[in-house]
Amino acid sequence: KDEFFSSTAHMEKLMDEEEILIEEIKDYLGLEIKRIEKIKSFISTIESERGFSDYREHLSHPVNQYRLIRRFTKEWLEIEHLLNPQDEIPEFEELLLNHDEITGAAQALSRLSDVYQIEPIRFASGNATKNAPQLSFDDSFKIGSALYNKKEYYHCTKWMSAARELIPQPDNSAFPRYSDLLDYEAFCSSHSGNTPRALKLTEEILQRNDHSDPERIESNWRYYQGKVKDSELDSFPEDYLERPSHYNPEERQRYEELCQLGYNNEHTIRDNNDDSLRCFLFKGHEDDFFSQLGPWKVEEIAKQPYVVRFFDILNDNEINSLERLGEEKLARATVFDPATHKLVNADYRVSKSAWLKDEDSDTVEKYNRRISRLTGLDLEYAEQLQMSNYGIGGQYEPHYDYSRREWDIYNNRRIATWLSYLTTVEQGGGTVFTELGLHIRSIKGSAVFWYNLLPNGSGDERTRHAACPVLRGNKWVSNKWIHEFGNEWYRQCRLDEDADNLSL
Ligand SMILES: O=C(O)CCC(=O)C(=O)O
Ligand SMILES: [Fe+2]
Repeated sequence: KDEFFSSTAHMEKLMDEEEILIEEIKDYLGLEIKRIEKIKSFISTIESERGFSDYREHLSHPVNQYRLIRRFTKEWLEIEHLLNPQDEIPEFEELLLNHDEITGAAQALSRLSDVYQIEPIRFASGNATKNAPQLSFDDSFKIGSALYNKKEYYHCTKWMSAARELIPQPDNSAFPRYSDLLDYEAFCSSHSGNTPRALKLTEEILQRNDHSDPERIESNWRYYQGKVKDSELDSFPEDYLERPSHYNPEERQRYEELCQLGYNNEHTIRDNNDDSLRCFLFKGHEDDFFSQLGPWKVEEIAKQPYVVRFFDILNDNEINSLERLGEEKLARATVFDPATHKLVNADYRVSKSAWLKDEDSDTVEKYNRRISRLTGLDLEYAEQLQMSNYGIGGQYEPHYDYSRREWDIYNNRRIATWLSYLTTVEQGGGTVFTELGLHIRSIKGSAVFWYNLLPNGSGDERTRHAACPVLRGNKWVSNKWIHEFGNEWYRQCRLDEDADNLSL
């Protein structure tokens, strides 16, 4: 190494070297500050999105639920990439969610938009529910592309169009740019029966002349051009989109109409006004000590078949305790797949459930006894108490509670259902009976009871029912399914095919 102290001329060289070092360190610091600033800004966005309200209130909005899932697939991932390798936080890998989560959340928002007829732009701009937060154009784009990947083109078109409305101008994002949104929307609309719209959108991309793959756009344009007839160019309705068909369109329509009644939080709504329905105080089936704990408030919801609701059947302590017990055991609710004879996840049932045993807690045991006293039915063969909690847009499409499987028909089917509501859902999330034209709102502490089987033992098809998607709120319910066995003496069996279950 050169020696410097012995010559001033050489020490000047050292000054030069130092200046270079200073510049390099400044550059380094500049980049580091940018990196730190970026991390800080991510963190403060996350903190402000989390809000100051309690978790339940915050997560009652589907948009907040979506944003939470999105943060674990995007923002947190970006923060991880910004950390120096030696600073990596081991928990990160475990916490980040896989892509199915964002797909599930996107499909849930599109289901809510569909069932409640709320255009995506209303979700995005925070007008779908009261005090709802907003979605960015990038969120809308991500929802649209998740739907595109799932080949759900009808909804993809709508979310892409919302993203276009929301994209800031001037458009200086790297991806997606306005032209990319047009590109997706064109593809999705042409797959939803509106090729003239695809052609127009593609023309707009060509005019903007800023797409990263102009050749593909040209070729798309030629393709759409070839498909659209001249006569359609001006006459085709601009907003036309073919809605995916449903295997049972009439029932689907009834289901949606009944669910929509839940948008305004009404309690119990019937299609027909039956004057004979009453509200009364019920003291149980026997004149004993238990009856003195009541009387219990009962509302008749339908007469044929008999559907009743009990109010204030669970107190707040019991509800908290059941929710806590349930929470520990929750697992995704499954349905029986007749093709594979296995229990599988299904889009038509989005919730998690848990089974509680008498031994799990006093509350469970006492509640089961109460159910037995109030229904006058024996629970020896009943299923355990099922706790269910719904997720974003959580729902359970129309079904019967009684099994229609051959084997079950001769073997102790679910004679009755006792469905308890542990939360009041702000919007949506009602139970609807599609054959009866009933909408029952989820009201904390109440329980609905009905017989699934007619007195002659056959399934009562009028009991077809569903859980509407939760629009705003947190929905906890509990099911107690009571079976035929053990009830031979408690509920009269009748040979008369038209006999009805007429009262409690
Ligand atoms: O959650 C509801 O409103 C109904 C649930 C239901 O029908 C079921 O779990 O079988
Ligand atoms: Fe059910």
